[in-house]
Amino acid sequence: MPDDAPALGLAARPARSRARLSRSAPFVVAGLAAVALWVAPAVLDTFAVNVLTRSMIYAVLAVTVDLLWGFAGVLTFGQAAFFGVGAYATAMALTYLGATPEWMAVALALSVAAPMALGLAVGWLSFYHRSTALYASVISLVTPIVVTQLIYSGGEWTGSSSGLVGFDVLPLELEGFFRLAALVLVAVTLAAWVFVRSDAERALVAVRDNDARCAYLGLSPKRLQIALTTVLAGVAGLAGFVFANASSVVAPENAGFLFGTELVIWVALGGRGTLLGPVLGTIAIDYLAANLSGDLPFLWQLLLGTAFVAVIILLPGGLAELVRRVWARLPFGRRQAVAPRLVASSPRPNAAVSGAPLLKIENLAKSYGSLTVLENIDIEIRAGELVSLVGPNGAGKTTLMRCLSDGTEPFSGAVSIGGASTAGLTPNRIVALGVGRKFQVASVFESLTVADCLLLARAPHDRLSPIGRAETLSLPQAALDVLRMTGLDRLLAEPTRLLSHGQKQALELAMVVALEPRLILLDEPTAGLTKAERTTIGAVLRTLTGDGVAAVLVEHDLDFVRQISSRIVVLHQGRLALDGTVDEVVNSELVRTIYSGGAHG
Ligand SMILES: Nc1ncnc2c1ncn2[C@@H]1O[C@H](COP(=O)(O)OP(=O)(O)OP(=O)(O)O)[C@@H](O)[C@H]1O
Repeated sequence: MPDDAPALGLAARPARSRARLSRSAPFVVAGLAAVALWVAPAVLDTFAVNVLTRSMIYAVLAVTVDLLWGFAGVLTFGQAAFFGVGAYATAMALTYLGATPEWMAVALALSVAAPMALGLAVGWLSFYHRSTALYASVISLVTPIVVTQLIYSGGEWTGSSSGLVGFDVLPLELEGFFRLAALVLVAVTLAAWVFVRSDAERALVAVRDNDARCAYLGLSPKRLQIALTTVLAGVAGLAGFVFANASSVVAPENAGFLFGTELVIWVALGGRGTLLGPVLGTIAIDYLAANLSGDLPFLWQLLLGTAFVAVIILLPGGLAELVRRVWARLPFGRRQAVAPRLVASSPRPNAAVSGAPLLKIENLAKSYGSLTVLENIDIEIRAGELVSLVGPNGAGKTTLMRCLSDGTEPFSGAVSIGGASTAGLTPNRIVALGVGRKFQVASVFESLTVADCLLLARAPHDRLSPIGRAETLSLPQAALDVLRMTGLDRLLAEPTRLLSHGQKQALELAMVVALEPRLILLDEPTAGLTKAERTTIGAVLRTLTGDGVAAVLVEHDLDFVRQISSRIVVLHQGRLALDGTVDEVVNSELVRTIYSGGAHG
């Protein structure tokens, strides 16, 4: 249980009550929108009701595209395919089974389940194998093409190029379908709005920024991305269900690549990453299109294309960016970022320290093609030891750290942590064994704040809420010490991209310490730091090892190594040249020769 004292965060009471007020904003806006849309059919003409019903269904799709592209950073053209599958599942069920309440329920279930199954397959293909965001976008391009071809090949089952028409639908009037579309849009947008303001959403942004770092914090980027793709495919399918009922017609174009591209354009024009921008943008553009495209079919496309190019160049954040800029100039529009209050987490009981080594490396060898980088490496490290790994440039130190923290890295020999083999384990599963790794180049999430980065580092211990933001951030005492000693505790609400090099290094160290690892791997943690910062890091490492944590430190600063190490391992040309106490290594003739460039393997 977190201890409520000492509270180190900013005591920003007015800002906090404003934050609480802003938390209720989505519900107030959704309530007002629902009431306005409920009464709207009474004042709109039939044409407007008809068109806006379709526009609102498309806006649901825009929300899903925005979550994937604007927040998770995956540009997708595939939402049209999931929408089409949902619409076709509904149309086929209603055509061939009938529209009784029971079959309607079956149609609804199919319209969500079928796109989710396809979404799971697409997500797996896109993200499972260390693929890039570009690869995912290409698959999202191919999906609507494949789905459309399947519809064309479906013969009379799918109606081929004519689609399916005239099936029985929900017993609603035009106004009823308008209200149903409005209800789904308000519910989906509200759920998305609550999610994007939650702690769990920070994980999506972190994956977008730096998925490798996420894996080393124990998160599974690919699982997150596959889950998001699957859920949003289901939401697109639900929109397809409403569309099929409201229009009583489905056609291959509804699942097509062109429609998928239009969705992306609408989201870009509305302002990706803003949620309300894409919703309002989609409704406005689709409504305008319905009004203008009949009279000006070619000119309309030209206008839309020109607007797209102009917005991309002049307003990369879309029309929502314009609104945001104006809003920010208003006195009440300036938002003060609020950081959670820091509290000390209660110390976790240390696993009984046995005499057995915590880290055991046996006969490890690693090659890149014909280049042998590591050979015959045998090292054992016990709890509480701080072992420095030194050696000239290119000796293989970073490669060894990589082999220790990623069991999928191809190498021969064996590595075990706490008796468990790491063979085949992905970095996030090695984190679960109690390993924390700090990279050579400070690796933090540039779109997030200091507090967000620390929050993600606590994800293996404290679940990230998908519906809200935590008001407190509980960290182990050692992580609090790093923050306090480096002044980061006063910069919790600061975006990390504004931090200095030394502050980023300290933040990454605090993140690794926040994982509460048993074994900590540090690659040049003092590179580019001032003397005072180096002293701080040395003090933190001494405290950690005093508490029974084992540490492996790659370091070029030999004075620093001498001061804090309990043992030094010297690597030279991929081989273990010496493994001894500080005195043994410092006084070794061999080490002097290696560093003067005189020893050759
Ligand atoms: N991905 C790679 N492909 C091919 N060779 C690589 C790769 N990564 C590292 N190497 C080579 O492996 C050798 C060891 O590199 P490594 O980065 O592990 O050394 P290091 O001791 O950490 O060096 P430094 O102190 O400069 O960081 C070098 O010769 C390097 O060129």
